[in-house]
Amino acid sequence: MKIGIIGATGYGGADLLRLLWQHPKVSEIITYTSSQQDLHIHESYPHLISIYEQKLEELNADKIAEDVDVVFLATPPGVSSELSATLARSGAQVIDLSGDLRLANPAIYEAWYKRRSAPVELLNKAVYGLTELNRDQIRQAKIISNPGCYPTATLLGLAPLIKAQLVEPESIIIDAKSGTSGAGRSPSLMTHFSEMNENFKAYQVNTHKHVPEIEQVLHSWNEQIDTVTFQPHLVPMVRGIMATIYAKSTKPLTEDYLRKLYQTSYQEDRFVRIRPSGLYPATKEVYGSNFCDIGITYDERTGRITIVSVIDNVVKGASGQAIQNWNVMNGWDESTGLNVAPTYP
Ligand SMILES: NC(=O)C1=CN([C@@H]2O[C@H](COP(=O)(O)OP(=O)(O)OC[C@H]3O[C@@H](n4cnc5c(N)ncnc54)[C@H](OP(=O)(O)O)[C@@H]3O)[C@@H](O)[C@H]2O)C=CC1
Ligand SMILES: CC(=O)N[C@@H](CCC(=O)OP(=O)(O)O)C(=O)O
Repeated sequence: MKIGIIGATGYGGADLLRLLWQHPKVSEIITYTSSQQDLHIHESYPHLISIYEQKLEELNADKIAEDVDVVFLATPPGVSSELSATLARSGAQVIDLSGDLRLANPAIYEAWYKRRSAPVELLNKAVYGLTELNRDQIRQAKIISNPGCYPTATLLGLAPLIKAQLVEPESIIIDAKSGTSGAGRSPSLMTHFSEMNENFKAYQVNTHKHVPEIEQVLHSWNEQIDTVTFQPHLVPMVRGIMATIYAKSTKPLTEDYLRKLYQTSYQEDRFVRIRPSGLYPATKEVYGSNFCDIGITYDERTGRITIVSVIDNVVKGASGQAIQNWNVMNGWDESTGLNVAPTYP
């Protein structure tokens, strides 16, 4: 298939290029830019020399739609709400890595993103691509809205518990930490080396745009869940997200029961790995890979469950899950092109 990547010069786009290099269904990749038409992709990313050396192409949605079979959008908010309808009209598959098409209710999008929502008709066509939980819909989809990085770690960490109605609906607290690549390639005060190195900070307290995304999905699994507390932090590393999740159980449990629930829930899922008792995953253990690793325990003293869920934000949180969804859309083995072991140390 011919692939188009819009936003190829960003971190999500670069990681799509890395992973698609060894995807057997790819015949050609066209990389588009909105601002760097004079550049070749390897001039922006020297690590791609001799792998990809094509010129960046001008962004023109009508033309892109004619030229490729699938378009990945790894672009800032506002871009895919403008382009996706035109792209999809042509018959191309569309996979959006941004948050533009994730929230079903335009008013909620506008309240949290502080910008205009995509039209409702487009939102209705987009399928939420949390692959492990939504395969049947993804198989039928033409437009995928790829989940956010924090929601991916959080929702995979919570799904078995919520579906089994094992947590008090008002009790969920998600304490999450991310590396700086989550903020994209453009430098900012927040990710500036001197600001971030040897530092650890909370940001967007109670206002992060992933709050409504997490709540929307949890509510669809259990109507009693309306709100969660979600708090992101920035830590001085490049890749990785850890979501440590706390919730009060609805009844006394054992850790053994919980572990069996998770193992059974994810037994068919190549990319979710459950840690044995007493072991909790670290971000380095999924670095560069499409895995989501989960550790779980139960505190009999407090009646609380603790879940530790880690992903590589750029892979399972963006490019890897996007390719996983593309595989499912086309009926290919879900792990095609994604059998990359974590880089360690
Ligand atoms: N980084 C991460 O870990 C994750 C990111 N995401 C989401 O994926 C998307 C991409 O993220 P990321 O790669 O980190 O971001 P970057 O900032 O690194 O890259 C975004 C790219 O979008 C392109 N772009 C900017 N403005 C426009 C425009 N108006 N029209 C078309 N293209 C434009 C730019 O390329 P050019 O100027 O060449 O056009 C740029 O290279 C974002 O929505 C982000 O929130 C989701 C999950 C995880
Ligand atoms: C460290 C850092 O800044 N992380 C980003 C994660 C963004 C992301 O994944 O955003 P989308 O929902 O647009 O896909 C943030 O908190 O905004």
